[in-house]
Amino acid sequence: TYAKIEATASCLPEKIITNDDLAKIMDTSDEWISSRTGIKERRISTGENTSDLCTTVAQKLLAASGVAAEELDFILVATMSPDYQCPSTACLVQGRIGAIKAFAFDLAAACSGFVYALAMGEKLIRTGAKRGIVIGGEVLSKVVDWQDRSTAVLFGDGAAGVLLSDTGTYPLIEKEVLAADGTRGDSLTSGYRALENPYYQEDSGQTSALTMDGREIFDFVIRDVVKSLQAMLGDEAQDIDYFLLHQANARILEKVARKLKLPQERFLQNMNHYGNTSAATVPLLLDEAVQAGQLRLGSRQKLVLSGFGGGLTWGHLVIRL
Ligand SMILES: O=C(O)C1CCN(c2ccc(-c3cc(CO)ccc3Cl)cn2)CC1
Repeated sequence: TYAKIEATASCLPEKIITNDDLAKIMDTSDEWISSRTGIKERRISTGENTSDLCTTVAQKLLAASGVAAEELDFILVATMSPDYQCPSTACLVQGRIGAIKAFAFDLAAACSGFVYALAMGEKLIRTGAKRGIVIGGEVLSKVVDWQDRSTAVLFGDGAAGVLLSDTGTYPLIEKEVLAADGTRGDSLTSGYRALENPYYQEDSGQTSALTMDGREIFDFVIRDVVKSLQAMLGDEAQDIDYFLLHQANARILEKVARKLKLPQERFLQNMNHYGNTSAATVPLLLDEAVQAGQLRLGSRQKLVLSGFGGGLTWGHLVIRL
């Protein structure tokens, strides 16, 4: 059996924080943020945690597909900003929607999270699961260091996902590359828990807040990520209808498009409205394009979904809608 994307959905906090809003609370400017990142505004939660955003996405997916919660076999949530380590955000969603038959777990692959999780969900369907939900969801506003203007202006909150079924008549994933390089994990960190007990107190200097070595990540994307995309696509890049790449930085996307020698229009973009929402960027892009009619489920349109970032991780899927 083949997996099929039956529905897509998103959930964004309602509060919009513009670059000018940020300039009122930290030493930055719309000019700097817009020119260096392409970001104009982002959503910031004023009351919903990651599980709340993901629960709404799940409810929308059930409504859009006509599938009942009791019919779901699995719920995967890709996140680097869970409500808790335990219970998983996926379990919180499972309980709130009443998906009594579904097993549920979170997947930690930072900005590659949704691509990793979709690849995992597709395997579950191909090996017997009938219906499942795959969500990328983040509330990064609670993990960023709001005293660090170099990172606080880059990230936003949001969630989006897909409902998979086993009713496909052709393969959903035609090509898949999932990769990591843990030796460069210190280039993007978040959520460090220091060793602390009656017998040992660590003074590592590590912080739990998000840290990023922007230069390292830029170089990683331009060198390694582009190379792995080119290696996967070969001369097939021409046949790809749209590229849905992780929305981290507009200048990086322009560089990737140029290196692939493809027109910019094939690279969907919405980071100007949402900033970098890590695991949520790719599914947010997918859902927006589906809701706009630019992408149509069941159309066999050929897409590249690509995530890259913390871990370091990267992942690319060539999928047929
Ligand atoms: O000074 C400047 O121009 C700064 C230089 C540093 N910048 C960066 C650097 C890296 C990222 C980034 C992050 C991830 C993780 O999701 C993935 C992919 C990328 Cl390319 C985003 N922005 C902002 C503009």
